[in-house]
Amino acid sequence: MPKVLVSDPIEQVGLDLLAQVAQVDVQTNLSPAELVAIIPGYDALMIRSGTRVTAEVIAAANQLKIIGRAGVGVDNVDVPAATRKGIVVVNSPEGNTIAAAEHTLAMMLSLARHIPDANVSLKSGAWERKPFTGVEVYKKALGVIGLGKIGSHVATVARALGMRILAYDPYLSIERAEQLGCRLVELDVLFSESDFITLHLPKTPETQHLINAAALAKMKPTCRIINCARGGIIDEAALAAALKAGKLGGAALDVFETEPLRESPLKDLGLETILTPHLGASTEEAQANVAIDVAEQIRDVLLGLPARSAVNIPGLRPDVLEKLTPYMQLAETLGNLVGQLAGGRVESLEVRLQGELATNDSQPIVIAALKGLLSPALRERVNYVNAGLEAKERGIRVVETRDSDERDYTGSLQLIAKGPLETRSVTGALLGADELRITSIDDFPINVPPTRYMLLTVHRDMPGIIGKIGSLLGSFNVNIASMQVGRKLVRGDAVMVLSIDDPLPEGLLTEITKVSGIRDAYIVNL
Ligand SMILES: NC(=O)c1ccc[n+]([C@@H]2O[C@H](COP(=O)([O-])OP(=O)(O)OC[C@H]3O[C@@H](n4cnc5c(N)ncnc54)[C@H](O)[C@@H]3O)[C@@H](O)[C@H]2O)c1
Ligand SMILES: O=C(O)CC[C@@H](O)C(=O)O
Repeated sequence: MPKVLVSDPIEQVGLDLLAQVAQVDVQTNLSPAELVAIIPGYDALMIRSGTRVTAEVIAAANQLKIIGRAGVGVDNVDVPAATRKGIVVVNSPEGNTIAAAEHTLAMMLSLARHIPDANVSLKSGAWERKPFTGVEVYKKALGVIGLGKIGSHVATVARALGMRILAYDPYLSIERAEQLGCRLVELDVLFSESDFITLHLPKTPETQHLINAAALAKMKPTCRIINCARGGIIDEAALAAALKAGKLGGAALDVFETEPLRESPLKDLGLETILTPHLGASTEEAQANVAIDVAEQIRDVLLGLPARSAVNIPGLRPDVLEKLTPYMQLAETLGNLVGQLAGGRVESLEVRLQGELATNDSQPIVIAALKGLLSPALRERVNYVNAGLEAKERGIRVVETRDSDERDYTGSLQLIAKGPLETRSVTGALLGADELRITSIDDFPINVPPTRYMLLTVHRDMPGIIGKIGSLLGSFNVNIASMQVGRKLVRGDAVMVLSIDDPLPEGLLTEITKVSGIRDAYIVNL
């Protein structure tokens, strides 16, 4: 019988399901060294957010087939290391949506009516009412940042409470926002017009400290902010300072920059803050949902069947998967690249399959391209199963074209993303069996392998410009691993693609865009 290690507390219903096909060992509170020592004996690992599945754990896991995260976030799993080892990572993207949305609404109403402090006051023997005078949410403006699964449920219920909804989500179509009864606005408008602001977006390098001192200064002094998404989207020090100075009405937080939350100025504040220990998903229903969802996927994979919410490896037959995997990696990488270049709202994606790719089953390639396209917005919530549906719900039209003529490569793939303002395109191919190459950007010919950190510029092809960019990067201590320029016309426009060893330091992009001749510059993280 296969063996499953359960290293975080999981609802019994999920364990019972697994026990039908496997030996289930529950061992919580393992130290990292203990986990590394025992993992070699297991075929599956089931976790919540408490276990860190590091590259070291994965290296020791010599018979592991699947890691199941009972919840959404897989930030505690080294997914690239698992992928390299062929270990499927699955999660439950929807099992706790309602729980997190309801916790948000409870936080909003508690903040408006001071329920936690009033409760403590009464239980300590007092009967005080004046200090707990609250505000109504009826007819107030709620700003929702991130109108995905949780944000849209919060918006729907808040509308029923009589609130006006402003929303900011750069990846969502205006039509979808309108269907939800929300007005899509720019971030600054949301900051300045909202009475309540709630966050429902992923934490990414771009959203880290989205709510900083400058953003807080744009909000009404009575504005109340709720974060049941991820710690780190709010700069906690700036938030505490704004609350202390009376420049903000209140804050209710379920998630923190470091969890568990230890020393924090937020703890010293009074009525204006409500803090809960990452309870968003902690309902009986959500815990049962995620436990069943993930246990079923572990069971299926142990029985040789595909998983339905694989974060990393799609549920295809092994022989088909082996043949298509490099092309799917290419499609996902190009999708991610064109998504980052398009910079947000995409209305249509054209997938052009050329050469031998045009004769293959295109469905997995198209899905992989959509997964890549949506991953800057949705992170681990988009997978091979829901990518098509997520794209449809976001109003992205997918057009597929085929051209079986072989050009420079036996098979190549072009993705063209059209947004309301501009169209961006990228092409790629395989070199040998599985080496990925980007072969054009916006029809400028290049030939570069995709790397983790890249810098792209569109500039005038003129003497001195490459040197200036090189010295600017040098002055910020950025090491260039490779550099290539592609142009269509001598002294016309050109693109420059640089692979760099580390993320681009803050402020450098602005300096680059100031260089004479540079039309545009983009950071791309693949
Ligand atoms: N507190 C908890 O226990 C708990 C439970 C579940 C989920 N979460 C968190 O809640 C958040 C939302 O989850 P979800 O299931 O609704 O995710 P989702 O993927 O359905 O929605 C996220 C939305 O954020 C949008 N987005 C991405 N980048 C953005 C940006 N820079 N600005 C504005 N919007 C942006 C996306 O377009 C998407 O619509 C996530 O951070 C998730 O980790 C917390
Ligand atoms: O309680 C948990 O397991 C974390 C819940 C949530 O943040 C998730 O990522 O699913």
